[in-house]
Amino acid sequence: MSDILDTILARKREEISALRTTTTLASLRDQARDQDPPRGFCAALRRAAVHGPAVIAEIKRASPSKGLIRADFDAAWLAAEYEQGGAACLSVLTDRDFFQGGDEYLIAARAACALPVIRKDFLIDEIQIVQARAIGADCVLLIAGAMDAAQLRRLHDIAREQSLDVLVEIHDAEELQRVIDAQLGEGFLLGINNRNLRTFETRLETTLELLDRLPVSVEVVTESGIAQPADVQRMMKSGVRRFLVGESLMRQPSPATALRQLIG
Ligand SMILES: O=P(O)(O)OC[C@@H](O)[C@@H](O)c1c[nH]c2ccccc12
Repeated sequence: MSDILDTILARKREEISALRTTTTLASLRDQARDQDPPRGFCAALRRAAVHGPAVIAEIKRASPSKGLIRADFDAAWLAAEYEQGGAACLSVLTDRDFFQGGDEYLIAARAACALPVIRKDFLIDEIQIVQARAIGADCVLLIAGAMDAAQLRRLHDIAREQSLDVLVEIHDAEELQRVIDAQLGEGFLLGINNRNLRTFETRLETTLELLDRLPVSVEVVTESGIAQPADVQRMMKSGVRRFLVGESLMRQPSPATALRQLIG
């Protein structure tokens, strides 16, 4: 059965073929080398988590499950708002066809603030990882559900070679096992997506139920469906201090005010 994740991944394979006709891996490597060094995504989250909830605030214009989320969309302005509101890091959707994002938004957002930025996209090929660094990303997302353990390990290692931090995303125990099998060592962030990318069902219990099964040292980010201070408090009580939040901030006139209220 084909679902949205399969549809997106099929489109990504087309995008990757198209990318290879317009540029080369060698040229992207050169561009990556010319970038400012990464800003330290994991480190910024870790510093913020010492004092309270550490938030990766997401610049997300639209999504397959919600359609258009914010009509007045200015990535640079949103980045500055999130920084003022106390975000530790930014996430920028660069996928065009399903999230109405783009690389230009990542570039504009990063230029408008001092925060580290993750490229939020469906990355399944080396060329996309190198391209992420070439446009200035500090971190990349790797979705465990989109690949097997060997590929996860390969793409993780390529990202580390590019000095990128890595957020590995899972949403169930099977995907967690895949991450364990990939033997990524230390230093990656483990995102638990409360939204099932195949059905769109969103349950905060997804994070809480997987906590017991995690290796103790891992740095967990709870992702999706965080909308209220009570959601943040509930996670903090269970020891989860890192959050990825998009929609509930993007829908507010002032994302800065909304973020301050969310984290108290
Ligand atoms: O808008 P929300 O419910 O706060 O969720 C943000 C983020 O977790 C979500 O956008 C996300 C999590 N994993 C992804 C993978 C691809 C695209 C998007 C995502």
